[in-house]
Amino acid sequence: MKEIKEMTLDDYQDLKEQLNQLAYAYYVLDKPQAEDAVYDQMYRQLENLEKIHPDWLSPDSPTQRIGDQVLAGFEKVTHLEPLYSLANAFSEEEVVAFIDRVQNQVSGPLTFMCECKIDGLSISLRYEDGLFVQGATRGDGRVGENITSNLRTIKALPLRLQKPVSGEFRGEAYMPKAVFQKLNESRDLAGLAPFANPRNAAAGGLRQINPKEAAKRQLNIFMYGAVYNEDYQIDSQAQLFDFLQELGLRTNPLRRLCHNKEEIMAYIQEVGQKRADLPYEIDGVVIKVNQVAQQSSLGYTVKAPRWAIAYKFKAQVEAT
Ligand SMILES: NC(=O)c1cc2c(N)ncc(C(N)=O)c2s1
Repeated sequence: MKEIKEMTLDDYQDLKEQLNQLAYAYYVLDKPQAEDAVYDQMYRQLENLEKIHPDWLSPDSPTQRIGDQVLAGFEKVTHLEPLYSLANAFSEEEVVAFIDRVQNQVSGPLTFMCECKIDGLSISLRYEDGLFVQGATRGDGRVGENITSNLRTIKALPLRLQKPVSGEFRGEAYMPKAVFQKLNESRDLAGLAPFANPRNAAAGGLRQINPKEAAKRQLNIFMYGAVYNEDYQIDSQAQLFDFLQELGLRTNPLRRLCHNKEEIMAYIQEVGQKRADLPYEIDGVVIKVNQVAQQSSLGYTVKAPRWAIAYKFKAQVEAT
């Protein structure tokens, strides 16, 4: 490794890229590629370089995740396209009714992408030429709040995509169960009331006006949607997940392409059994018509797609 003073702008870019790649492997793929001590040493080197050459600093540097600007409040943001909500099903019969209704309305073979319904907060991330430029809460579906500085603190959120793509991507921000556990223990020690559930703690985290406080909530994300544009050439929800992963966005692996009612019911049963042991809270399963052309032909009601439904699990009784 060169002496700091001899390092060039190219060396800086390489070091920054290496650190972003290590963070991607660790936080997005859950596959650490280097010891923490190695990462920390490289990170300190990047910080020193940025101190010597402040003009080299770029917004996708990992040192730029936690800003020191405390916001006065949150600006309103109008989403490129509304974030829809989901119709709910509370019984398997209602799921069957959804499948039958869809079956009667679309032509051609019908497959469904089944996904975990993460018990967090819907977010919308905007990237321009690959650079993360804005993140917002769902709000009323059309207008949300600008929480960019808080979302930047989420380590799994890429500050630059692996491809120079511009667009808006949707997902869920959530607090992992283990983080929730530790947070409530420390609140208890500090004589503070515990959070009722990880969703509330995550909501509080995203609404911090000081990003340093938001960072302490150690939130995570699962991405599952996008505002489509034809450049992406995506024909199905399955292909969307491939695309999101290609871009370096974190997706939930517990999803399954189902070809009929039996497979959908089997998925619901399996996820129901795994639920208590998942490292994140879920409150159901989202069943989506997989083909985008069929989604378009089914369209939307006033507030929800006709091509998807959320099957809700019974509220989980916390093991005391
Ligand atoms: N409100 C919505 O449209 C959604 C909400 C959620 C959620 N909380 N978790 C996962 C998904 C998903 N995999 O699509 C969706 S979609």
